Amino acid sequence: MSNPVKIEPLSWQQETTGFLRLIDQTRLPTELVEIDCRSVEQVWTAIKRLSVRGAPAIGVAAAYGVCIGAAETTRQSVDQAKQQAHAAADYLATSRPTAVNLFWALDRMRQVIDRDGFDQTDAFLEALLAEARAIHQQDRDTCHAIGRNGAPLIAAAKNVLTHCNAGALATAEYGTALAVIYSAHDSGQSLHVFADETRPLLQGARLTAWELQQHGVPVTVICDSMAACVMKEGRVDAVIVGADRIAANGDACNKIGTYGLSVLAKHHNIPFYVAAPCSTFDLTLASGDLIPIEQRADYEISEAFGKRTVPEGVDVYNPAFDVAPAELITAIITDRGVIDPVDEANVRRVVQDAS
Ligand SMILES: CSC[C@H]1O[C@H](OP(=O)(O)O)[C@H](O)[C@@H]1O
Repeated sequence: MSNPVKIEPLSWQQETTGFLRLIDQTRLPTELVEIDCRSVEQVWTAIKRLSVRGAPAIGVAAAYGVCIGAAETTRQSVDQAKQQAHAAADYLATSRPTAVNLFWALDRMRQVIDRDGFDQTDAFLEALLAEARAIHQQDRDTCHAIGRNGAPLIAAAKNVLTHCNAGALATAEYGTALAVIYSAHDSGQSLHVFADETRPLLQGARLTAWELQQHGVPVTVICDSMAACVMKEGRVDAVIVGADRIAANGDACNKIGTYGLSVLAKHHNIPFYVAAPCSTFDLTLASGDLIPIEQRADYEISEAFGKRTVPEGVDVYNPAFDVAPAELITAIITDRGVIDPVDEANVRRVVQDAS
C-alpha cells in the first residue's frame, strides 16, 4: 500500500478555549466515530472507558484535559485558572493507575502551572496549550524513532507476533511495537503479523488488526491461547509488544497475557522485544512487582459478545496488566536506542539522558 491512511487517535481543536477530539476506540473496527471532549470529566471518562487508550495516548489526552480544565471558567484570574488546572490534573490522575505516561504528562503540565510570571490569564492558558502540544509532538517523533531503532532487529523475520494494541491508536501516531512493524514493512520487508485478539477487551482483534489492514500489513488474528501453538509450529520469528510502565530493573508491565508470552518465547527460543518511549520508564520503582496493576470491572469478562458468559454469583478476576521480567526480554526498543533490560545502569543512563 503506497500511501497508507495516517491514523491519529486524538487532536486538539481551536485554541486555548478549544476541545479534544478523539477516535472512540470502543466503536472500532466496525465504526469510525469521533467524540469531542469539552470538559475534564469527559476526558476522564474517555480514558477510563478506553475510548482513548494506550500509555502515550493517555498521557497526551490528559495533557489536553488540563488545558480544558484551566479554561472552564471564563474571565477568571490567573490564580483561579491555576487552581482549576491543578484540580484537573489531580482528577485526571485518578482515571487509570498503570500507564506511567499519564503521570509523566501531568507532571509536565504541573511544571507549567507552577511557573511564575503570568500577568494575564490568556498567557497562562497559551503556555499550558503549548506544553500539551509539545507533549503531543514529542510522542509523534518518539514513535518514529522507535520504528527506526527497532526495524533492524526484525530484519530477518517473516512472521511477528504481537499482543494487544501498541500501534498508532495507542500513541500520537504510528505506535511503538507497531511502529517497528510499520518501519520494516515500509522499507519493503515482507512481513506477516499474528495479532493476539487479547481478551477481554480485544484490542488486538479490534484495533491492531484494523490498523495493520489500513496500513497494508498482512495480519492473522489468533486467540490468545493459540500463541503457544503457532510458536511450537515454528511460525513466529519474533514477538514484539508495547509497555505501560517499565521499572528500573527492566521489568516491563503490559497488557494481561504479556508475561505468558515472554515465558513462551523463552521456551521456544524466540526473541521477545518490548517497544516503548523513555517516558514509559519509571525509575522510582526498583522492580516490576511494585507497578500498580489496574483491576477492571467483572462485566468486561462476564458479559462478552452481548450476552452473559459467566454464571451469576461466580467470581471474576480481571487484572488489566501483568509484568514480563527483564530476564525474559531480549531487548527494549526505545526512542533513544535499544536497551539490554538487565543492564540497570544502562537503563538509567539512557532514560535519564532522555528526560
Ligand atoms: C503503546 S502503549 C500500549 C499499551 O497500552 C495497552 O493497554 P490499554 O489498551 O489497557 O490502554 C496495552 O498494554 C498496550 O501494550
